[in-house]
Amino acid sequence: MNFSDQLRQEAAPIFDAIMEHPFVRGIANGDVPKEALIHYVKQDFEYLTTFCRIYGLAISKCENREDMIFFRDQISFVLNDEIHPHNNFCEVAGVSYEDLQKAALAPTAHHYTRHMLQAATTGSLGETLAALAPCPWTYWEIGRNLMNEINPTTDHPFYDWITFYGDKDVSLITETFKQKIDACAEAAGPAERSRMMEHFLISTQLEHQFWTMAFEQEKWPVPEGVLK
Ligand SMILES: Cc1ncc(CN)c(N)n1
Repeated sequence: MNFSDQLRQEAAPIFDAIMEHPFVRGIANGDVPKEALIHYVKQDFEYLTTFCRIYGLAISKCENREDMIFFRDQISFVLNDEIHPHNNFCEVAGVSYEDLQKAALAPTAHHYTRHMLQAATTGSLGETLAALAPCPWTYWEIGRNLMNEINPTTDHPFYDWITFYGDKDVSLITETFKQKIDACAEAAGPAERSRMMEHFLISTQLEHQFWTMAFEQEKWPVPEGVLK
């Protein structure tokens, strides 16, 4: 079995729980509380900014130009394309995207970004890929499953979001992540493979927790100063 298949197998209960998450079910039903959409976009804007920085760290670990081009293209995808699903949430919530930028990271978003930064700062390219992969992988599965389940028409409030993540572009990004993870795992020893597994599982857990953070509008226990 490929290492990426082993990752998916170990993480299966977390993937299943993400599909059943009330925020994700709300996307399917076209009914997510406005406050949850706003909190999500505020946090995700900052999360994705950090994601681009981590792609920069990943580039510094690449040993060939093909890998560098992949990460460069992913930075462009985040900066130029992933604004569309954010805009969809903003339109449904009736707020301006610009007004939701520059928020302080809530505890879960802080934890998740620091987890990935730690993997990318101290680990190999394989460890970095394993920590980053649940980001495209879980969204691709949500998009694909919702396309199959409800096959939304243009009058569905989250048509743009679902069709964006259920599209072949996100499928291809996920497939490329898997191939690169498999190549790194083949060259890695057991200790590195074990770290890759741990990074992947923690990031998948934090994907689930990120939906909860937005749904419950998680804040710091004493939200003062720059942490408001
Ligand atoms: C937290 C999170 N995870 C994944 C994605 C999809 N790239 C996202 N926008 N935000």
